[in-house]
Amino acid sequence: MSQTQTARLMDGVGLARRIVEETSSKATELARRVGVTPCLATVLVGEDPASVTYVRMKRARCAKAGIESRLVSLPATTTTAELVETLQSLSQDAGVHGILLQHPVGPHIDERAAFEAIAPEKDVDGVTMSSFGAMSFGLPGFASCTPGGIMRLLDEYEVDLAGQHAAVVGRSAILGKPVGMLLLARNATVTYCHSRTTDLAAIVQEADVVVAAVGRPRLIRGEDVKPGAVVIDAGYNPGNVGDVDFDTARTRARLITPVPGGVGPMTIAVLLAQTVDAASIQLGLAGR
Ligand SMILES: Nc1nc2c(c(=O)[nH]1)N[C@@H](CN(C=O)c1ccc(C(=O)N[C@@H](CCC(=O)O)C(=O)O)cc1)CN2
Repeated sequence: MSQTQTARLMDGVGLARRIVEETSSKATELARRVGVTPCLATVLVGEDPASVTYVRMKRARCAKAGIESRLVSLPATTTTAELVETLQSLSQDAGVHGILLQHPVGPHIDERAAFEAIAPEKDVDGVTMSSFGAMSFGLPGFASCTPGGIMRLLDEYEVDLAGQHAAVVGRSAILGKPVGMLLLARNATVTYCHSRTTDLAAIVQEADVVVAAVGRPRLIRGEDVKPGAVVIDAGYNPGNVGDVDFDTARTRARLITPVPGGVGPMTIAVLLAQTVDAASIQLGLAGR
């Protein structure tokens, strides 16, 4: 590909819409067969404006897809013990099929302890160690939603990952680490980059696939994108700006996700799909 060609956009909105339509049909079928509406419980601690927006978006899309959504809003002063108790109680509630703890929680909370209080069969957000382990070994379980959405996008655009060098920029528990494991499972050669990586640009320049997942606006510059690379921007920053400098990166990449309209909508679509799958499994209508 010449260096001035414009990359094809990977349309997360269209693919997410199709996944949600499919999910909605499955939810309707479940209600028809056993009279149960799949239910997602969302736990929000505090009132971080971005988190409030994401939770609102998730609930609105649940409503459209025929999924019941239960919101548990807790004050910012909630302790780890109180949060763990809430998540354990939702885990034991037969009327709840999926549980989501909106990330991030306040710094005084042990987020890992909280995530581990979610029963693995209800971990539709794929945040527990059990889900991470199962996903890493290719065993049944729920993937972390954004990584799962990224893989669906790569499949949709027929990106063959075998033997490709993938640079994952970011190592968070819900995004960077799991997406690297999913790419590895597809036989990509994965390099994790992070705040201590000494020469990020040099690694990105060698990468056939770049996944930017660090939350630093426009960190990845077009000049560092290998001509013909696939660029996935999974960064969430204020003002709907991604981690990739889109305008310059698109002149070198073969495929690129826009922000907004790329990875974000896929995150919610995968969450909804996994909630309905969890309900089907818990009701004995599907295997894991
Ligand atoms: N428990 C979790 N917490 C967080 C996750 C997660 O997957 N699980 N991901 C992110 C934020 N997030 C969902 O929570 C999220 C962010 C953005 C979008 C999205 O669709 N963005 C749109 C633009 C939105 C707008 O117009 O305002 C887009 O990119 O097109 C969905 C989900 C952190 N926390």
